[in-house]
Amino acid sequence: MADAPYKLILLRHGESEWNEKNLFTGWVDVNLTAKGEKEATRGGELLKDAGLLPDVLHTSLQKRAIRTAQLALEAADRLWIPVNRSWRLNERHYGALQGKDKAQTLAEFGEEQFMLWRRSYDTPPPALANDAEYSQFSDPRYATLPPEVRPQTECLKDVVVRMLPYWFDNIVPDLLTGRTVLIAAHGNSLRALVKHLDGISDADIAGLNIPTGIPLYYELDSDFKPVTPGGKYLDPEAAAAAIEAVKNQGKKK
Ligand SMILES: O=C(O)[C@@H](CO)OP(=O)(O)O
Repeated sequence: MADAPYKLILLRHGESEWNEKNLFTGWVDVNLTAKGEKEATRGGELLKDAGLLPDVLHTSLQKRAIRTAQLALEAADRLWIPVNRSWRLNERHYGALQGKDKAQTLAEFGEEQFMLWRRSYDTPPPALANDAEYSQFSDPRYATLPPEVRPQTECLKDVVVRMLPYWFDNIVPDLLTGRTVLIAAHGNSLRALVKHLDGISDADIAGLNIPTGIPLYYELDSDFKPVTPGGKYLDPEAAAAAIEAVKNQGKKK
């Protein structure tokens, strides 16, 4: 067992095709845009410049996170490290909102309902039928999950509940060996983890947004609490601007 501080890097995937189109995405497996690929590569360069070289990668089953990790690790010359993938790191399932335009949804349902669905801790969007166009119910990558575990919608609380077992069982043990851990995941699965790490209240987590493609570095003490609350973005200026953009999604266009 290595001594604290433990080194953890969180990386949200680069811009996806549906981020660009301003559509609710969730479990729909969309690809990166050319801009998203560049963000991922730059994320890896930032890691290399900071001397933060990942020893192990944990990522979701979704290609925007998988490809972001790949591009970042290529830029940092760490393509060879071991990789673990889990549905528990997937984006929040967005239920019946998957595939819907954020601006149209805001216009149709009003700001209060829109923000409740987007950022409240415990109000999930309406469920998505298993035979709906954007359902992942029959996707072979989830075939080992019992049908009742495959979500039809999720609120952030649901994500915390399904993500934390993976954190405790698979990620903490890697940190304990002294390895620098990279988690390449999604806006809301990372919000769930940050909520846990920083002890953010159910109310305050609504105000936390995570930008695409900018590594967020945490040193964790022996109790796995952040040495610096909120961690440190490797490019704080770009992160501040991008956080504002995520916050205002739906309000433009
Ligand atoms: O659509 C989604 O799946 C997420 C992340 O892109 O969006 P939001 O930031 O609105 O929760």
